[in-house]
Amino acid sequence: MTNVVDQITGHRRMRRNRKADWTRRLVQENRLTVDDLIWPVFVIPGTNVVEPIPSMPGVNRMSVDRLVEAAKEAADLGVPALATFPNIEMRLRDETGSNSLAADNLINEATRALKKHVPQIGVITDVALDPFTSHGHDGILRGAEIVNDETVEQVAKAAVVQADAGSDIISPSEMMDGRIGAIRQALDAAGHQNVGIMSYATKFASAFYGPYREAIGTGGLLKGDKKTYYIDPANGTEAIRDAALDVEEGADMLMVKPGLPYLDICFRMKEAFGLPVFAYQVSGEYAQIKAAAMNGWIDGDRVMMETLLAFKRAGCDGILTYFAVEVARQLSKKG
Ligand SMILES: NCc1[nH]cc(CCC(=O)O)c1CC(=O)O
Repeated sequence: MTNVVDQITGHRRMRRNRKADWTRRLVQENRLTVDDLIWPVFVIPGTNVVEPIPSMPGVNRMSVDRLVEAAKEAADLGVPALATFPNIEMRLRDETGSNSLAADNLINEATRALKKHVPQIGVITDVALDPFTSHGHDGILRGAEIVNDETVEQVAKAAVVQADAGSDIISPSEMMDGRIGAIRQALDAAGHQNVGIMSYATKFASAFYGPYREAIGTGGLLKGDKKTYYIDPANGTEAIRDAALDVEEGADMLMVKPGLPYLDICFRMKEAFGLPVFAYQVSGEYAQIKAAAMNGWIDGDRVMMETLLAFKRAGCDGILTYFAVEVARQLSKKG
């Protein structure tokens, strides 16, 4: 006599492998390690300044000296790299984002200090113009248009200035056409053959960036939206075509942004190109988890770990996450 479940399952039982902690550990397909983490950080002018960001509890803007200290801790925990974002003084912001080309601007100052004091941690810098423009757009605004080619020329120059300061990986997030090829050419012409490019290959026109804009002070400045250059959240195939151009133009690594709502894109990018793929768990994703956890509605630590593991399952090689140091601390405790 076989019971009814055996008749239905034909004696195949999925729960056998789930029966104990040790079986679950044996069959676990994906793991999150400290090597998967890139830590995005916000830099402000001054010394000994640490400013909390209200919509991102636990995340601070830091002056360069304090950033160096924080980077030391991250490096000691084994975090491979940082991605730096500057909150530029308002008086330095203008229509064309000209401060992006200054060798001694805040972002380059941070890179120099990091490379000098914490050389073991990778420094990834963005060349988008939004921290430097008076209108908060990622490119140069002429009339009502974010002009493509002029912006590309400028971000390619900014990439060289950032590489001169010691940046290890240039990460362009402004989604102009042709930027990856132009940046590669400019870097090579300046002798920076070893500086890599992590393309924000698929960056969507998302509502999840709100807290970031507060963090770098562009929230109140931005006129209109970024829909003429970021990808429509409705479009997956277009995103893959956009990434394909970046691959042809010489990107070394690809990024998907935001993260969790776009896991299908992560999966498709990994399948399509086989290049290293990173997801950016953006400010709004972080804020959601923190806010719900602070209300006692979810277990914040477990949700944090689950989201990061989901990126690995979707095929990502790593994740840019504001949780990086928190996660690294927890992973190191587990040994
Ligand atoms: N170049 C813009 C830029 N660089 C980083 C983020 C978002 C990061 C985040 O939300 O965590 C954005 C998006 C935007 O403001 O439109």
